[in-house]
Amino acid sequence: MPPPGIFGDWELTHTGGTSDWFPVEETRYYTNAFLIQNAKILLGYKKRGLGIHKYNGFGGKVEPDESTVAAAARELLEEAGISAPLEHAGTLLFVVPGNKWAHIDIFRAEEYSGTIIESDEMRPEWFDASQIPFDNMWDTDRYWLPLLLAKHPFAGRADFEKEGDSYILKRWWIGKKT
Ligand SMILES: Nc1[nH]c(=O)nc2c1ncn2[C@H]1C[C@H](O)[C@@H](COP(=O)(O)OP(=O)(O)OP(=O)(O)O)O1
Repeated sequence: MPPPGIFGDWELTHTGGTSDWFPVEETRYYTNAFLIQNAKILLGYKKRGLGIHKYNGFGGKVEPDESTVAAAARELLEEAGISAPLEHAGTLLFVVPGNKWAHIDIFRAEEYSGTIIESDEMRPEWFDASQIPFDNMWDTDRYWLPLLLAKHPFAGRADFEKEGDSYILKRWWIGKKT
């Protein structure tokens, strides 16, 4: 059974951890976008804020009155300087006790227009799809990024606890569309 906050029919692919799922909080919406081309994936090295020094897709908060896909396109342009025909790939619930739940809609694209640039927030870098730097990414990305690469819709939840400046993964659940 999927954890609280994940709705619909999903087939479990990965789960683990021992703590209870953390309690319900208000939800805030975010986006995350990945570009895939010629068996390579474009990631950004985050230069500031939450997730600093990790590689990630490009994204951020959905503004009031903005659609999720419009937010994803805006963030991709702001953080990497490019536009792309984004397709929804999956959703991830990122939970830290005491914070709003982050509901992240994750997008993918295989083409783009414009020139990739470094922004104040992100330093873009292409990686071979077989050499994704999972050890330097959020801990559950290793479970769902292969589904994103395979174009298989997915949903997941990752509960972390903040210890000092680190986020420690406590419990996770990832499923793919049945
Ligand atoms: N790939 C990922 N895997 C994961 O497990 N959690 C992620 C994630 N990318 C982002 N998160 C979490 C961390 C954070 O709580 C939330 C939003 O992170 P972002 O880096 O997108 O947001 P920002 O705070 O930088 O937003 P903006 O200031 O609007 O750019 O989602």
